[in-house]
Amino acid sequence: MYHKLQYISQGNTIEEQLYNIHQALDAGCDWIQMRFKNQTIKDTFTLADAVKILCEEYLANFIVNDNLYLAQQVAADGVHLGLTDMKIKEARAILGNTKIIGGTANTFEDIENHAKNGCDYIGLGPYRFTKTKEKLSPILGLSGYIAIIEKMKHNNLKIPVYAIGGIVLEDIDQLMQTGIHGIAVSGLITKSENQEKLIQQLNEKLYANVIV
Ligand SMILES: Cc1ncc(COP(=O)(O)OP(=O)(O)O)c(N)n1
Ligand SMILES: Cc1ncsc1CCOP(=O)(O)O
Ligand SMILES: [Mg+2]
Repeated sequence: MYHKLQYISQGNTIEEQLYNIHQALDAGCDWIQMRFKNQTIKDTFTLADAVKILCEEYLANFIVNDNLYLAQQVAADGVHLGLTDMKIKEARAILGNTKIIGGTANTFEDIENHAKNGCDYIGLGPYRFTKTKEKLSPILGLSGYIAIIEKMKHNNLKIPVYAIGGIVLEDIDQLMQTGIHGIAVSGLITKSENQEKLIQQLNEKLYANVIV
């Protein structure tokens, strides 16, 4: 089973990114997506090499945002691709079946296409407005998740769905009741003053109904 909490990294420099990722790992995150936008190839590779080592040390999953070739180069666990990034089908053909491929969705049809093309998990959002990402797709709100997940159930479409976009602790109970698998968060963890407590609280809610 995939972990239920994904941390999406933040930071405008290699140092900021590494600090934030290190903090998240120390606090108990075991799934890191490295998201480092509008940077030079050299800096992006330098960061990815360092994140790979950190994630290995902490036994965390390491997913690279946007760039499949970078994910391949640093032997990451996988790549996350958005609706305007490389197509999931092409990525699957290049990566084979051993790597994780995540895809962004804003509609039921996006999820259907991704699943058909070999995607492993879906980042469905945005849940609400967030400053973390520019050019947001239409906001789904709770009602959007309820409608999309119900349609998935009706069509027997099974793929882990992560809610994303401005999510806070208080959203989780309602979101999990829709039938999503987990959440992907960036600002919430990066800006928290007590990350360890927060991650414990998040995981308690996310895993509340999991029977081990
Ligand atoms: C888990 C997860 N879901 C969605 C996204 C957004 O991806 P994308 O739409 O490509 O936007 P950018 O993150 O590239 O700005 C994500 N990164 N992770
Ligand atoms: C990458 C991304 N895609 C949709 S919303 C979002 C940002 C998530 O970050 P935050 O949890 O800070 O809103
Ligand atoms: Mg992208």
